[in-house]
Amino acid sequence: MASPDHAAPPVPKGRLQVINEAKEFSSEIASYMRNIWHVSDKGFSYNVVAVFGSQSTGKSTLLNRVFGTQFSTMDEQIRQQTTKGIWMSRAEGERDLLVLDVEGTDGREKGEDKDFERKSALFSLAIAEVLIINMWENMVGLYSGANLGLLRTVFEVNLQLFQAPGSPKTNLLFVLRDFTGVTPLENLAATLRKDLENIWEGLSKPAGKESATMDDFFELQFFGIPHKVFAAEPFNQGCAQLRTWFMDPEHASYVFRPQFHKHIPADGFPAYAEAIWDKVLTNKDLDLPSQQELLAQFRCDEIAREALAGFTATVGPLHAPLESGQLVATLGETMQTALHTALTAFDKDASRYHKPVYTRRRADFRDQMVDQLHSLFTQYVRNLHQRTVQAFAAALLHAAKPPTVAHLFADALTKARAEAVDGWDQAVAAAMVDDVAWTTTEFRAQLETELNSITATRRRKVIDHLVSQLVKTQSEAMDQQVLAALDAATSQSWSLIAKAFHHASGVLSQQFTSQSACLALTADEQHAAAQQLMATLWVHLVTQLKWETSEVPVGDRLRSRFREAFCYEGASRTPRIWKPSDDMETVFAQAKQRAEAWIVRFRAMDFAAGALPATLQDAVATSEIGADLDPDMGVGHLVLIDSAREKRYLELLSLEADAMYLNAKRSMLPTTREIPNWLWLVLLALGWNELWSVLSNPMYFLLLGIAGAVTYGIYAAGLTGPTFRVVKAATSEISTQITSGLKERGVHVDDVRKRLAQAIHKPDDIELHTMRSDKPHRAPAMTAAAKSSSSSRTASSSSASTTSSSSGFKSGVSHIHVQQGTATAAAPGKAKTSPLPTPRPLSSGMSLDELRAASARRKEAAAKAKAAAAAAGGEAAPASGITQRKHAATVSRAEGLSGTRPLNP
Ligand SMILES: Nc1nc2c(ncn2[C@@H]2O[C@H](COP(=O)(O)OP(=O)(O)OP(=O)(O)O)[C@@H](O)[C@H]2O)c(=O)[nH]1
Repeated sequence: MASPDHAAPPVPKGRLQVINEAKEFSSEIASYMRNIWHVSDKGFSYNVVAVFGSQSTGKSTLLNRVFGTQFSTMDEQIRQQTTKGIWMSRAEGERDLLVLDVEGTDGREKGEDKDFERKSALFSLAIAEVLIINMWENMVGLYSGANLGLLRTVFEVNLQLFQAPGSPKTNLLFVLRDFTGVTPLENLAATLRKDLENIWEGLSKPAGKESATMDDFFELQFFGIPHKVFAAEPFNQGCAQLRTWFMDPEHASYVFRPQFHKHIPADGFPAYAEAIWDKVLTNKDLDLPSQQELLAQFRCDEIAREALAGFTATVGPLHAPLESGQLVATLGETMQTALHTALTAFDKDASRYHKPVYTRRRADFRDQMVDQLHSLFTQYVRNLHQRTVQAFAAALLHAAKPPTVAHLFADALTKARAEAVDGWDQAVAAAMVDDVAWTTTEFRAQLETELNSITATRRRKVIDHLVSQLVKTQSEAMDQQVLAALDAATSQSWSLIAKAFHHASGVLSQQFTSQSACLALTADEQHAAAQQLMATLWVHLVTQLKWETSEVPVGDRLRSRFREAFCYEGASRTPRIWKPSDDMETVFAQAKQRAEAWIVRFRAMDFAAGALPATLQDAVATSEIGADLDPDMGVGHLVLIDSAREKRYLELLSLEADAMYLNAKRSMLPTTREIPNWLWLVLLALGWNELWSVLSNPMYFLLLGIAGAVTYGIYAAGLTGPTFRVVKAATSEISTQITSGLKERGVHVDDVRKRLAQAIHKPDDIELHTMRSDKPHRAPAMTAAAKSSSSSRTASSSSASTTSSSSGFKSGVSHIHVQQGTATAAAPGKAKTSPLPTPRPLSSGMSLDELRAASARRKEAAAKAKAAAAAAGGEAAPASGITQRKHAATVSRAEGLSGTRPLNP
């Protein structure tokens, strides 16, 4: 039981038991180095010295005197082992010097247990630059007393485990205690050197180190120091002198020369020392460089983790805005700064470790950070891609909006493309980090692909618009030729229509090529546009034909064709005046047949084989407009008038033709009713005396002959009209003179007329009077009827829903009703519903001169129409204003062909 007087003193703060009696390594060494000895941040600017020697040979005393440490020293009275395990402390003074006080060898307490001696000696030899071998002077020459046997073992294991080519040497400093000076130090040193060399020679060297000498691994220094008690002052002086060997780098015997440094950074020393001790304990076959690599790996990992924390703190906040689709303007600069800062911090601490490990770990650390940055960069490029594509699409959408012009779209496309690509390149370059190999080729290719896709879509719309506009504005010539062919209705009509389509297709193709040159179309786009152009033109033609074969235009045409044959003389084109001797039934049948022939010719397409372009079928089948095409619009023998409609058309034609026939018949009735044959007999009977007196009287007979001759002369000279007008003028003048004469005599004209009317009460005169008084009303009615006819097709084309109810045929029936009413009583109001003026019968009150004047005007119009038709290559068009009105209606309808108006009227 320990006496209180002999209780162990408290451990001074400045020393630490690194390895205890149980051979356990202290976990506090790092803390001592950092907080007490303040050595951790000194890098390579520190040194390590250890002491080795027999127990109670004054090792601790020497260390305390030389380095100012506070290691425990033996109590003089007890005389037992004081140092157990291995202790460490920092030397006093400015130099960062770590001092290891190692348990003494040959201790009585340990007996024959040499294990700890060898391990502690091996440990000291591995980590210290200078190993002090403490021994009495009188031990020199004594193998056992000088612990040379122990040194032999230590050298052997050290050579086997830790020494490799290039390893730092260890300085063995022999301190000879109680040095008297009787034997010169040099002699003692020579004896020790010789003993050590003998030991070295006797070592069993590992493979590859057979020829190695002791000087390859050790250097030897010797120092003698007098007796501590008997030569106290020289002892103190010796300690001070020895201190200069450790503290003064300029001293000739300075012990910490560079070749002894272990190249272990101060902050890695605890881990290094622990690893060495662990290897010593387990006696593993490791060498010092491998240990350095392990240490470097360990420390570099620690340093990298610290640097990475700072790096993450800088770049971490960039994730949120980038993932939300934002473009961080300072991304490149921020990433560059974060990477540089982290690498600088890593280099500062890690570059002192094993170079290959440091270099390799630095590369790994940089790759780790660059990978994080690349993730941010990739997100940034995605956001940039999206923004760029959106801006490009918006710019093109505006430029491609109809009405647009191809060259303006081309200019906008060039500008938007340059802005998109250049802006993308600049933004990507700004987000790059120096010395990284991030490739953007794939991103750039994706951008190009998407821009091309958008360009193709927008350009297609521009092409569609250009095609539509060209067909709308440039197909007028074809429209007129088609109308002329329909009006002519000859065997060449379908050939003329095909020819007109051919020609228009060629012209439009040339115009499209010219106007689309600025769009730089690809071969595929050009082919598709050509198909679209032809298909659109075909749809335009089919739509026109369908309209022209619908009820209203067909009604007009049939009525016109019938009227021309029935109401007008064949070659002269003058209005026909029916006489009782005329064969009205035959003319009626021929006129009706002529009208019906039109339906037969145009009830279905009848293009000859090869008449249409060879590519038309394919164009309609493959083009975009063809895909949406009504099946009826296909190329082939398309039925324009089906059997049901044909039947209805013919019925309506019959109705109207019959009405015209009755009207014509009615126009002949007054002629036959004015002078019946029996009246001639009555007149002959009643006037026989007068006739006989004239015939028997030469003078009368002569006068009668002269009057007949004059009448015949007037008739033969065609002066009937002027003669009538002269007579009429003369009559009018006489009437005026009589009226004025009566007025002068105070007689009112109306009274005279009333009396005359009462006196001469004849129905025909009353009817004549009524019709004449109706003339001022009928003329406007005819004008209105003409206007109504002129506009009827336009109105019908703009209001397809009313077509059936206000068809041309029904209008014609209404007109017939007016004609009938006109024959008996004036009905100007109803006359406004007639689509076209029809010739009025003589009984309607129109004079022969007026009819001839109207005939002259119609002839003139017919001549013009014929000339136009002849110019179009067909038969003369009908001599009326119908063609012009049809054209107006068709133009109006053609404007609706671009899509806003149903194709099937
Ligand atoms: N003769 C002589 N005795 C000394 C000298 N220096 C110290 N001593 C004495 O030797 C004894 C042991 O001293 P320590 O310093 O404890 O020796 P040690 O080698 O550290 O002992 P352990 O640590 O136990 O191995 C003490 O009584 C000292 O007074 C010296 O130079 N000469």
